[in-house]
Amino acid sequence: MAAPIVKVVSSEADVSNELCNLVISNANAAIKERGIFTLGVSGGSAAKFLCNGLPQASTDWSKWRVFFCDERLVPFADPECTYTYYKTNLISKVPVLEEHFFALNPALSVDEAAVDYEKKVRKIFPDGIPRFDVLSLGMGPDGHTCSLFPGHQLLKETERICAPISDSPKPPPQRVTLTFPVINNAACCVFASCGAGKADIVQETERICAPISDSPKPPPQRVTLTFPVINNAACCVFASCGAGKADIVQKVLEDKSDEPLPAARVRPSNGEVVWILDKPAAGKLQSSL
Ligand SMILES: O=C(O)[C@H](O)[C@@H](O)[C@H](O)[C@H](O)COP(=O)(O)O
Repeated sequence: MAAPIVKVVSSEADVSNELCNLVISNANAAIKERGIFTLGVSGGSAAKFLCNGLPQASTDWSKWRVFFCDERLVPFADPECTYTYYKTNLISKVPVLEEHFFALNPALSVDEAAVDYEKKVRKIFPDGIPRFDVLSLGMGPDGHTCSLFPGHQLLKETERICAPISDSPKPPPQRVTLTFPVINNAACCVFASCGAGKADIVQETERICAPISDSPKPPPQRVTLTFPVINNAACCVFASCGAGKADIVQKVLEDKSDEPLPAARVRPSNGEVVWILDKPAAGKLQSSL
């Protein structure tokens, strides 16, 4: 896999413009070459960027087929519904057919919704592992991407292309997510991250203290020592009690494999990974271009 491409830009507006320009140029190249463009979109700030910038695109929207890299299993009327965010802020503004944005069926259970969503993906990718032209990914301050969270069993999924999760540490708890076999078969995975709160996770090597502003464990705003400091200590001592900790203690003590963060596992075998960062999120990272 080629080394990640890192683009460091000055502002959040620049991150948004760079992300949209990449999506549009990949879309028009795919449409010219194969007559179709397949895109996976995420929630969070990536949704804001794409909905701000894509309505101005010069493209054949009839050739776009858009899926969700992950989606929350909530009613369409719920403000947490990523599909509804895109429907209000993008689909309603461009000449794309609503049925070409493939939504979850919120009336199903999370397990049924994952099976149903996989059938929708199969309408566009009938055989083999789906290969999306672009997956627009976000990264949480804990290093999660899609709804693939650090230490979660789903990181090891190798068969399913869509999987349910019902214990997401980032609310809401029930979601459906693409899995790594699909993510790592994409032609282009692009992360767009802003804000100092991401710098530590993006770099994860340089800083000794880092801010976090949306901790999945309340309260949201914290400052933390980072692993370069923790792993340089003469002695680290954990004190944990209760059966509820047994599984995770065993997992931590017995699992010696090097467990890269979910976002660090995005390594398409035949594709590129692009990181578009504003300066606060990049920390000391430089553009690789
Ligand atoms: O629906 C979701 O929750 C998102 O898909 C999620 O994976 C998001 O991309 C990250 O949490 C980063 O979100 P921010 O970019 O807003 O921090």
